[in-house]
Amino acid sequence: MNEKPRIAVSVGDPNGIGLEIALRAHETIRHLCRPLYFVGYDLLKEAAEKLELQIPEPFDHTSPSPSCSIRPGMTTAEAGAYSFSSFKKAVEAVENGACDAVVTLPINKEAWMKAGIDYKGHTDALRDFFKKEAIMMLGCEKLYVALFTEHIPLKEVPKSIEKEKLVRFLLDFQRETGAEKIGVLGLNPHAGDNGVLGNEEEIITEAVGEANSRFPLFHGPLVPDIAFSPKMRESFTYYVAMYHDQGLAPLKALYFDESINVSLNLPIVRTSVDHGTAFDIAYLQGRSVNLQSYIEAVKAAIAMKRRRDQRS
Ligand SMILES: NC(=O)C1=CN([C@@H]2O[C@H](COP(=O)(O)OP(=O)(O)OC[C@H]3O[C@@H](n4cnc5c(N)ncnc54)[C@H](O)[C@@H]3O)[C@@H](O)[C@H]2O)C=CC1
Ligand SMILES: NCC(=O)COP(=O)(O)O
Repeated sequence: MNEKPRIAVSVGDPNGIGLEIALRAHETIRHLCRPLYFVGYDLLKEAAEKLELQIPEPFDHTSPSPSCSIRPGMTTAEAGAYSFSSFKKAVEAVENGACDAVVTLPINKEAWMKAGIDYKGHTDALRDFFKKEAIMMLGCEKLYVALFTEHIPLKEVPKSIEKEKLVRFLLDFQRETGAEKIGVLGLNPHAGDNGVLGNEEEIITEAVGEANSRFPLFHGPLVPDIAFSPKMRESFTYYVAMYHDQGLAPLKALYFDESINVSLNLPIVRTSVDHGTAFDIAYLQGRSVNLQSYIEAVKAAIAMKRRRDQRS
């Protein structure tokens, strides 16, 4: 990659803050890469007018095809179909070599459901598109958290903790990140207290042991309520959480603005903001939309793509 990389940006749910972020951050982003936004002109114009912003020049974009009009902060099937199409076309642009990486702005999962899209988010869709066990990791250079289970109901989590699957997840996560030390969380309070408070830790212990027989750098099961304490974070930058909120509640409490979402273990590079559609503030006057996660996601996508190119 001698010239600036071409980044495919999917604009997320038109009723949320994605289009505002794309418009406002463009001046910064265009110095880092050549963004191609998957959005039609009519929608872009509607968003810019609602936000009282100018469409920057140049602003390369291509229409994802279904039409949509903006209903600020509403969950609609039309917006769900649009955001899915924007995402799918952005991924295809990377697959066919027109772009180097995908950066996604936030979609709304209920809007996807209303549009009849069965995926529980981008990672779930990517897993299916590429038939690969994509790993969802969120974080920033101070703290990264990979989610062993992600968008499933809490009651499904215990039965999803299977040894072979966890061993494979740990080894894939280590290979993808190059981490030299990884903390693996337990599931139960106090990591089960030796079976007094649950026994999924037996499976986690076996999985950690087996992963360590290949690469001895996994530690756990760690006691979840202490794993993110300041002292523990002096020892660990990389964690594997057993479920979504176990990992993301502490991460977002500490580093919401600067964190990003990365899909690991895929043939393409995909990064994203760590936040959602923020319907509560979309298109409203007098509130401020933070651009940092998006800018960090673009920087990370460029760096990941460069590393891949150097390796190949
Ligand atoms: N990357 C993605 O596509 C993601 C999508 N989501 C989806 O987004 C939808 C809404 O999720 P919520 O749980 O409500 O989380 P959210 O992140 O949309 O909002 C949580 C709170 O943070 C604020 N916020 C979020 N991003 C902000 C920004 N850039 N600047 C200023 N304030 C910001 C919101 O106004 C709200 O008060 C759901 O459907 C969820 O599944 C959630 C996370 C990531
Ligand atoms: N909690 C992360 C999230 O909801 C985004 O997931 P994905 O759309 O990147 O799979």
